[in-house]
Amino acid sequence: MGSLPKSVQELALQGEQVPENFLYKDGHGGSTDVPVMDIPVVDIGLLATSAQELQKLNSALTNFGCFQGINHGMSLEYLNQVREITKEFFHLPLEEKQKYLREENDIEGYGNDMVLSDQQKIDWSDRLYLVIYPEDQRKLKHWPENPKNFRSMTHEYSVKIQSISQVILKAMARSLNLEENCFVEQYGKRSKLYERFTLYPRCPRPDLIVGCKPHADGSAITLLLPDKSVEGLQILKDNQWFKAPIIPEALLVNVGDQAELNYGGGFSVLMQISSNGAFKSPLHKVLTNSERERISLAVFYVPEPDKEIGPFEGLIDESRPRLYRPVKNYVDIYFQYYQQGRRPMEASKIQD
Ligand SMILES: O=C(O)CCC(=O)C(=O)O
Ligand SMILES: [Fe+2]
Repeated sequence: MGSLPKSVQELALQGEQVPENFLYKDGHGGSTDVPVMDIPVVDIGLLATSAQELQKLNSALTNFGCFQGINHGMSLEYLNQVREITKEFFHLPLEEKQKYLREENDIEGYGNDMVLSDQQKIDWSDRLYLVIYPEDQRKLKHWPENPKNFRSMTHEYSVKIQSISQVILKAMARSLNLEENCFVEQYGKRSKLYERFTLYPRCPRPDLIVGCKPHADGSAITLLLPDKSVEGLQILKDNQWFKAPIIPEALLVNVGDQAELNYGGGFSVLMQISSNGAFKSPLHKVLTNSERERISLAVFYVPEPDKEIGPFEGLIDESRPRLYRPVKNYVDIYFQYYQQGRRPMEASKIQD
């Protein structure tokens, strides 16, 4: 594996000898001394029946671009089991994990941050990235056979997350007075679900090194299972960074953008386009920590690549003019823009 970069877990064992391309000079790694964000808590079980809960969802996505979803049907005990199996995988010997190694220009598999340019900073994290749906696109060679229950857990968790994502997408549509299936239909029957397991090892210089660089996710929505006790996620609002508080039993749901600087989905721009800017796609990042490692599990719901994504007519009128042109193959657009150092969202924005 000579040409492959070392895993961050290996680098973490080398103390302060961190390669240059991880370092944000001048203390720009970020500060933990920021206020806590009061992210609205939404009861997912009530979305189908309560107008008040639907209003809460709408206001969370309009003002924050994210919410903490509780009462989603998975117990804390179950979520902790999922977290434990994820941790067990990352604690396997390196040779074992390398069986699932991603190829240099592929996002799927085990590895660290994808390097797309010489100027790019590299994230202090190791990842396992899997396509879950459509089921016929699963590449089992990247699915760990060890720990023993990893595959069954991943399958079971995805079935649950898939159904929760449908409930949320329908509620989002209804909260905008749209037909409830409109997002689901626009994103297509063969929309994709990516799962990203991430380990952020302890880091020798949290002041100079970032776990996950500022980005907005390339998904329509992202459902994030954060670490149950280690903080690190920060979200930008009104040009100010805030800490995301931990609610161990909640899924943090956010609206995506394809401006992800790494790859993959997240707090999402496509939903910003479909909703004609009503729902915001927040920038977020993950800081590192010298005391404790952190894990998270993000599921990105990404539209079918060939589907044209544009604002719904029902959201356009004289007071709310069309803000975005329809886009297709957003992932490709993302990469072109990325190379030019621009935000891919610009491709769709109508200039004023
Ligand atoms: O680890 C986290 O809390 C967030 C990770 C993230 O933003 C992503 O995977 O897109
Ligand atoms: Fe993200």
